[in-house]
Parts: sequence; structure tokens; C-alpha cells
Amino acid sequence: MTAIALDGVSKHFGTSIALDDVSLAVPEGAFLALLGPSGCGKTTILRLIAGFEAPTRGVVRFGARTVATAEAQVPPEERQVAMVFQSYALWPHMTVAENVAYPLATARRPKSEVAGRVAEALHVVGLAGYGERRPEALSGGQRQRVALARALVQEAPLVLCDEPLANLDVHLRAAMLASFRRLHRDTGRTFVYVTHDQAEALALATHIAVLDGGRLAQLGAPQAIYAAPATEAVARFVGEGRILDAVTRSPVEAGRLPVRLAGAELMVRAPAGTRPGAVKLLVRPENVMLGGPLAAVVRGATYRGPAWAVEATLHDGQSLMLALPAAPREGDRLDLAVTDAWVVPAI
Ligand SMILES: Nc1ncnc2c1ncn2[C@@H]1O[C@H](COP(=O)(O)OP(=O)(O)OP(=O)(O)O)[C@@H](O)[C@H]1O
Repeated sequence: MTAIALDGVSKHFGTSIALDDVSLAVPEGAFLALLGPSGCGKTTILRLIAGFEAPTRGVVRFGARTVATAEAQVPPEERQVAMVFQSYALWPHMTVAENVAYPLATARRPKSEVAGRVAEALHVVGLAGYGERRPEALSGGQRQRVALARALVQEAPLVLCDEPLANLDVHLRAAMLASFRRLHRDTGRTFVYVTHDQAEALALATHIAVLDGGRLAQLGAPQAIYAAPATEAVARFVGEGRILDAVTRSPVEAGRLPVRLAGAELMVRAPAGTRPGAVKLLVRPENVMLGGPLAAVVRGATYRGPAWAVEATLHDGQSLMLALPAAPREGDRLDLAVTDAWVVPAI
């Protein structure tokens, strides 16, 4: 069953086009990450789903129910969505428990029920026993977990998150990623999660929608987006790697294609319909090994902890990245093999 669908949705703000003919659908229980650079339209999609904006064109549906067209919109409070913001949006004068209880109190639920559900939500986010504190007496990560508990305490089947980890340091982020993943799994709710951080999207999502300039560039599973980006923009935005010019004379057979790169023959993956001629080849660092037909010269290396990120130039002047356990010297010669690469579809 489809949880959320956008059908031909555009959103204009005056003359500025925030979204241009976006169609996407995800099933119930999905974790959809909206990913893309600043200004690509992520927050606008979230606000259209929440009901804070109306589409200029197109339809927003929750399951079979139409919640918005250009002409008519269901108001936010009738959409059964819970929201988690980057800024936490906690009331400073209320205790943690009162903050979490707020949506239930405004829904006039009986006190006995509220207390039980608040305690349960705080337990789920790992904050049992923190109910009587004020938000100011909590760390950033704890505050974000209060905001998460407040979203969970509502019976909303849909949880919308707007860059909830953007203000947290790297360790808290890692811990919160685990919390989000567990909560998604345990509650079975549908999450829509805005982020410009590809690592977050890859770690959390069942579905990633990559946006580029207000258009949907690709919707797919994290593994599919990483292994087979649909456009050059997606290839550059998700994961590391270089896009190199190569040439093929053959048609694709069973997804495989022989290409010529800097004088060497490689077998790579390619989308059906790739035509003979010039192609763009995405080569990721983890697929470049020592010992192969590509002569290269080291241009530089950056220490990354587990390995050195090395930039090497091929004899035609194009460069690629690889990981090496020890630092090479600039000017060192390497013989490289590319074990996997993807022909980025031409559009
Ligand atoms: N209320 C508004 N009025 C005018 N333009 C707007 C409004 N809201 C968004 N926009 C424009 O629409 C485009 C998409 O904005 P949106 O906030 O959805 O991007 P985003 O991908 O969430 O970016 P960020 O990661 O920086 O938050 C941007 O060019 C933005 O300037």
C-alpha cells in the first residue's frame, strides 16, 4: 500500500520554481530520505506533505486519500503527521515530560493515558527518568531525542523530519542515526527525512529521492543509487569517485560493456541502451586496485585514518582516486586496475 505519493507536483514562489513536475511514491513503512544540495527543493516537499504549503500544480496523496491539489488542501492538523525539526522546537518553560505530552494534551486525551504514553515514548528514545528536567538541562542530542519522543507519542503513521541531526556533533549524530533506525524498525511508521548529508541518507533510508534544481533526479534503494546513479548530478552528489571520459564500440550485453579508458580495455556496468561512442564512466575509489593495465602517476595523498586517499593521473591526463594503506610519494608510478565502474546514463 502506498503511504505517500506526489503526482506531477510543481511549486512556484512568485517567479522562482522550487519544484518542477515531481512524481514519486513510497510504500507504507518506508524510510524516505529527500537528499540534495541546498535549495534543491527538499524542505518544500516536506512542507507540501505536512500541509504548510499548497502545490501550484499536481496532487499529493496519502494512500488513496488526496490531501492536496492546487485548488483544495486538507489542513495540517487533519493530516495525522508528526514533525521533528532541526531546531528541536521544545518549549523552554515546560519539563521534558510536558513537552512530550503536549500533542496529547492539545488533543484532550485523558491524563492517565497521557502519563503512560509519555513514559513509554521517553523509554523508547532512551530518556526514561528525564521527564522532570527542563530542556536547558539536556545536551543537544538529548533535546533532539525529546523532540523525537514528542513525534512518537502521537499516533501519526507519518513522521516528517527536517534535518534533525544538523546541529549535532559527529559522535551524537552516529548515536542518533542508530536511534532513528531502531525507531523506524520498531514502530513500523513511514518516515520522510530531509538531509543534505548523503551518509545519513545511505545509513537510514529504505528509499532515497535525490533532487536536483527542483526536479527528481532519481528515486531508489540506497544501494541502487550508489551503484548506478541515474545522472551525472546524482553520481557527483552521492558517494565519492571521479567521472572519466571513455569510449565504447560495442552494444551493452547483459548489463556489461567493454570500454577503452586511457588506452586500456575495461569491462564495466552500463544501462541498457548505451550507444557506441563517448561515455561517462563513474569510478569509485574502492574499485581501483594496484596491479593492472592502467599506468598512473601519484599527484597527492590525504590521510583519512584507515587509509590514504590518493589522487593519481592517467597518461591521458584524467585523474582518479584510490585508497592505499601507506602514503605514496608524489610522482610515484602505479599500475592500476579498475574492478568495477558504471556508465552514467546520458541525458
Ligand atoms: N517561501 C518561499 N518564498 C520564495 N522562495 C522560496 C520559498 N521557500 C523556498 N523557496 C525557494 O525554493 C527553492 C527550494 O527551497 P527549499 O527550502 O525547498 O530547498 P532545500 O533543498 O530544502 O534547501 P536547504 O537544504 O538549503 O534547506 C530555493 O530556491 C528557495 O530559495
